Amino acid sequence: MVSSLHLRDIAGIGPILEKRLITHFKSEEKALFVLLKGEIRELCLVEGMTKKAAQSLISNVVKSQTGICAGDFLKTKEAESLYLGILKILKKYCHTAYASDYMDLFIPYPKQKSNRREEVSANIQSHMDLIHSFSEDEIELISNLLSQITPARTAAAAKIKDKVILTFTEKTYLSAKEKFGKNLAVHWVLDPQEAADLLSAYPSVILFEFPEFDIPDGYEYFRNFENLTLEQIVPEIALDFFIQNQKSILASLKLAEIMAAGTLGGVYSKMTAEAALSLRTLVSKIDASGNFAAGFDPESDRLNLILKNCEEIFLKSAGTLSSKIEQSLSSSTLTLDGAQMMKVMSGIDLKEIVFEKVSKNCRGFFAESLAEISEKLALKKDEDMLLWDVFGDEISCPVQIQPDVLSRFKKHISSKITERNHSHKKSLSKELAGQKEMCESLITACLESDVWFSVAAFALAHEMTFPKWEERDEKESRGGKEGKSGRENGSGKGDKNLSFSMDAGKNLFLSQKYGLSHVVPVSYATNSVTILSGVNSGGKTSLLELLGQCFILAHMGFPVPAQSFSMSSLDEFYYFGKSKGTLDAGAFETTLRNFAAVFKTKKPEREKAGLTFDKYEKKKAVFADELEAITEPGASAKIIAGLLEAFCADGNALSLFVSHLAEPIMKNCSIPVQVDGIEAKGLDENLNLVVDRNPVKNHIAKSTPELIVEKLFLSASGEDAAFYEKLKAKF
Ligand SMILES: Nc1ncnc2c1ncn2[C@@H]1O[C@H](COP(=O)(O)OP(=O)(O)OP(=O)(O)O)[C@@H](O)[C@H]1O
Repeated sequence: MVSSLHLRDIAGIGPILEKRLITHFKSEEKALFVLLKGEIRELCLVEGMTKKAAQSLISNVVKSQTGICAGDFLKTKEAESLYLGILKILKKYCHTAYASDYMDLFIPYPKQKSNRREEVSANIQSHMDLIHSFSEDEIELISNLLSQITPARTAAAAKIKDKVILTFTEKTYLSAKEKFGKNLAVHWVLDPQEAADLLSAYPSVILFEFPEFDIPDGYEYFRNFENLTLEQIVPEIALDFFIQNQKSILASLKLAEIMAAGTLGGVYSKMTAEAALSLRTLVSKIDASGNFAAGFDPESDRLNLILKNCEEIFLKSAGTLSSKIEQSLSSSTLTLDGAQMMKVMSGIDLKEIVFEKVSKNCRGFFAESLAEISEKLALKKDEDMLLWDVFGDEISCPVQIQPDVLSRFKKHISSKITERNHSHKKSLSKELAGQKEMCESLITACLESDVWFSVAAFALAHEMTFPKWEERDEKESRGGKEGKSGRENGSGKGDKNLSFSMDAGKNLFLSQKYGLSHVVPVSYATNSVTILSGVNSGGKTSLLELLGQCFILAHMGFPVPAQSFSMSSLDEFYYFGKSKGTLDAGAFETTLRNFAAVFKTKKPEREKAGLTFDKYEKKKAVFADELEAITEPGASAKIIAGLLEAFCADGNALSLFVSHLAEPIMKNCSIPVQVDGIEAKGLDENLNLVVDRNPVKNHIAKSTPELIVEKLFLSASGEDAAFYEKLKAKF
């Protein structure tokens, strides 16, 4: 936490928002923590906060911390959308919403902040190494565990239903009610009977003073309740945190077990695998209500099973019992002796005689059934005893279950469960006391490691490598500029111009769309003002995009999607995408204004120093894709030629222009311009263009429309073929 930072120091936070943030997050420190961690989702929960507003706040926080924002490097809308496109792919590798939000905090850093890039690179590298040290199965397990983790929450303590506070004077009642009334029932007890009733109604009773009368045992007594906290009188409340965050805690403890021997350091290394395992076993014992989770306490499992199954088992037994009695009766005959006949004659009910006759048999059946029930439910003696009259004390057929016996039995079992859970909660909360902070920091550490783990996974999935930086000698460069342009100095090796060199790069967007193995690797290098010419669909735009991706990622401190990549460190990146057709006068004017902005950097310092080019001049890369579409071809070539001359004169710009107008541009240019080309080699057996995606140096590649005409000619017949043949002859 940056202690000197306050909410009101952040652009965009006025007194109203400051109050809202503090109210929502309960403290300024927590609000700042969320802002600094870039937790957009958390911020969006603040009253009146939209996603856009949250994003802009976070970007202001980054700016206040680092002095820069993404826009300082990404100078055009298209440069920004390249960056956003990269983030979109990157976020697919995140396991947690936390990491996904955090990705927005990775921004390209200009040259003067290169130390920040180094920190980022070091973290990514260590996580790439870490991933390498695990097997595929382990990586899958780690990914799975990370996806189960969400930031730790501590909701306000809920109302506790199984405890009551008894007070015996008005004064104590009023202060206890004020202090604990929100969470516990508080009673002012006046007589022994009321106290006895409450003791039997609640599994747990707390006394805040001794009554003047005797009360039965089974309570807790606190003398100095004025200084008590809720946690002291209801220790099981401490379980709330573990219940609310159980999934995240269990997953992070499992991760700690896996990582304990690893290289992550921090909170992981503070915990041994054994400690993580034993804490995990403790936390696993709780269910969503804080009771014993199934499988952890055989006695609780037995009692819960009784409660769940008893009704069904009793009903089945009653049915079997009825059949047995019926069967026994149907095979019996009743013979009355003289005395019995006399009884009937004197008015005694025949039923009594029948009962007398069959009762011996039936009692045997009843006993058998009760024994069976007891065995099936694994009942204990005290539970057994409650059931002796569950089928009634008189024999009837069909046999009926006595509802009051059944409910007495169930109540007995339920109170045993409650009692057991109560003592479980108490002992568990004692065992877990003091572990809350450890769990909180473990969860945070896991979320943070997901940030780096995800970036590393993204880098490995795209076979990315860290770039090498080519730092040019400022003095030499300046000397060259004030005299001749970089090209005039002589391009190629030894040239001190800004430059890049890429070996086997693969455009991330194409890899994402078609799969890494379907993208043809491209190698390219240049160190001057360059035009990239080439065949239609040859991959010029894709290459420009790929280089843009590499420039942005490299300045973020990330590896780039190439086998090897080196470049000069830059301050600004301008990317002008392909326009969708001839622009109207207004749009044309805006485009030219955008280009003019490229040259405006640090003009005041330049003028003040009386220098044409000073060392504070920003280093920039300027990419433009088929700028010719901005106006008619003749004028476009002149404008592009003018721009290239200006870039060449600037000396601090690495510019690459994709264009089909290489020849007319060269004609209009007063300086020699480097032209490279992506060439089509011909048509394959399926009449598809065969293209070498690697630009050929110093080569004007044709757009090769003749190959398209040839393709049409070869695939047509009759009149159509004759028509295409005539067109073909024009080339
Ligand atoms: N390196 C590559 N590997 C595989 N496919 C590629 C590669 N580069 C380009 N392509 C494929 O070729 C298509 C056309 O590429 P792109 O738009 O970059 O060509 P272009 O030279 O800019 O074309 P145009 O001059 O017509 O604008 C892409 O959509 C992609 O499907």
